[in-house]
Formats: sequence, C-alpha cells, structure tokens
Amino acid sequence: MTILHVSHRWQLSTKQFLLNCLAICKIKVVLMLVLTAWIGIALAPDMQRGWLAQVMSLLGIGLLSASAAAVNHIVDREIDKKMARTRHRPIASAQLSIANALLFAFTLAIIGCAMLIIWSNILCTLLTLGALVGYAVIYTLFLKRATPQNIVIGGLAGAMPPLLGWVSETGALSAPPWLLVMIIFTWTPPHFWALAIARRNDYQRANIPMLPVTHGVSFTKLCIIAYSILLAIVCLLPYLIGMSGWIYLLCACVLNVLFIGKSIGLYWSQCEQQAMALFRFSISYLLLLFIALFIDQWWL
Ligand code: HEM
Ligand SMILES: CC(C)=CCC/C(C)=C/CC/C(C)=C/COP(=O)(O)OP(=O)(O)O
Repeated sequence: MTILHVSHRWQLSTKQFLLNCLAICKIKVVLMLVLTAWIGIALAPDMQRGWLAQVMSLLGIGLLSASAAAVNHIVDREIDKKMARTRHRPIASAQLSIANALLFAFTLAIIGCAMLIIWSNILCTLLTLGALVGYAVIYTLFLKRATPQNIVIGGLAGAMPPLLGWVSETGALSAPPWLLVMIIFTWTPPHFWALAIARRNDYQRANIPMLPVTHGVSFTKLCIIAYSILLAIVCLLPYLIGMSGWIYLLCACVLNVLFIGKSIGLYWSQCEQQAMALFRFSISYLLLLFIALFIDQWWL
C-alpha cells in the first residue's frame, strides 16, 4: 500500500516537473518560430535534402529556441515575480529550481546543436546559436533592462528563423531569406507594443523601460501605426523581387490593410481590450502571411 502511494506521488511530481519544463519553453512562440523556419526551407532553391533532414533541422532550431526561452525564464525570474502576467511562471513561483531549469536548457541546447550539426550544417548551427545568444543574453540580460528600443533591436533574434531554415537547406547566406527576416523584424514592435500598452502597469512595477512606460501610450500608438505602415511596404518586397506571386501579394495586401486599420483604430480608442485585440491579431497576421507564402510557392 505504502509502495503504491509513494509510486503514485512520484508519478505526480514527475508529471509536474515535465509540465514545468514545458512551460518554460514558450511552446506556442517556438511553434511559430519553427513554422517560419519551415517556410525558409520551403522557399529555398533546389531542395536536395530529404524530408528527414528537413524535419530534424526544424526540430534542432525548435530545441535551441526552447532553450533560449528557458534561459529567459531563469534570467527574468525576479522581474517575472513582479508582473501579474508572469508571476505564476514555474521559476518565478519556485516550482522549478534554477539548477534544474539550467540543466534542462543546457540539455535542449546540446541536443539541438547536435541535430543541426548532423542533419543541417555548421553555418546554420552557428547562426541558430547566435540567435539564442541574441535573445537569451543580449535582449534578456541587457537590452530589456536598458532601453525602450529593447524589442526593436532584440527582435532580430526572433526574426532569424526563416534565414535559419533557408541556410539549413542551402548551406549559404543569400539575399531572399533576409526579406522574410525583415518582415518579422518590422512586425515585432507592433506585436509587442500592443501587449505592452495593455500591460504597462506590470512593466512600470518591474521597472522595465518599455516604450509605453518611458514615452507614454499615445506615442507608442503612433509608433505602432508607423511600424505597421513600414511593415506593409516591407511585405511587398518578396513579390517585387519575384520571390513570390500574386496569391501572396493578395493575402499580404488584405492582411496589411487590416493591420494598419486596427493600428489606427487603437490610436483613437481608450479601451485596453483594443490593445490586446491588436496583439492577438498580430499573431494571426504572421501565421496567415507565412501560410500565404507557402501556398503561393507550392500551389502555383
Ligand atoms: C523581441 C521580440 C518579441 C517580444 C518582446 C515578444 C513578446 C511577446 C510577449 C510578451 C508575449 C506574451 C506571452 C505571454 O502571454 O506569456 C508574446 C506572445 C507571443 N509571441 Fe511574441 N515577442 C517577440 C517576438 C516574437 C516572434 C519572433 C514570434 C514568432 C515568429 C512571436 C510569436 C508569439 C506568439 C505565437 C505568442 C502567443 C503565445 C501564447 O499565446 O502563449 N513573438 N510575445
Ligand atoms: C534560436 C532562436 C531562434 C531564438 C529565439 C528565441 C525566442 C523564444 C524568441 C521569442 C521572443 C519572445 C517571446 C520574446 C519575449 O520575451 P520577454 O522576456 O520580453 O517576454 P516575457 O515577459 O513574456 O518573458
């Protein structure tokens, strides 16, 4: 009876430990990063590799992204404790120890690197490691605490996956995937600032210099409009250089009109729900835009 009881408790705590590990991976964000890397692979010329190498490369990029997210949870634990949105996170709420989280992040990084070295190439491995350091160290440890431009500069790390996917396929850097990086890079500020407007009290309490805290909500809303217009222009580039066709162009135009419209709507609205609505829309926007790139490539 006692043995059964002990084994049941052990199973429960193992399950909780695994759930905590999963929670610090930011799994939905990582899935989106992997999707954008996959489009990078799909758009690369002369795909010579088999599907196994492609899947393993995507898994490697996903594991390194999850490792970066885990390090972000470790480094930000004190900030996370102060914010309503994040105070229940496993490390901030002491449900997962720093040592275990570090071991987990390190294991993910080692497996991810090994997979990229075996199934991809050294350039892709180094660039993915660069993105990991860019997000987990440069953004999280330094920029986030230092400047309201934190997410503009730090956004480059999260924008890298399409390039990583392309390089995993071709082994070389070239211009076209940089356009996809530019799209995500330009998308990141309105994506994040919409949320930061709704959560500005959190950031104020945690003393993090996010734009709505340092420059006010109205100015942030103007910046969101400016970036959404810039984003619409950047989105035209894949069509203009012949990388994608009219299906993509049509979808990009519709999505960008909606994005700009909602950004302008947010400027005139006093309601915080509107900011969260734009944040949620930004995620659907990126998902649909990249699906459009894929459909355009393969169905025409
Ligand atoms: C420095 C750049 C970025 C910042 C500061 C940022 C910030 C955030 C924040 C604070 C959240 C809310 C998470 C939560 O509710 O706990 C979020 C959610 C999300 N972000 Fe970003 N983000 C960035 C880049 C990206 C990139 C590059 C992607 C994908 C390509 C992405 C995809 C998502 C998705 C899918 C969610 C929803 C997650 C969920 O519902 O759990 N983000 N982002
Ligand atoms: C290898 C590779 C491609 C790495 C990229 C890794 C990665 C997970 C990028 C996503 C960016 C992101 C969710 C930032 C939010 O951090 P935050 O600390 O501002 O948000 P939080 O308060 O929700 O933690």
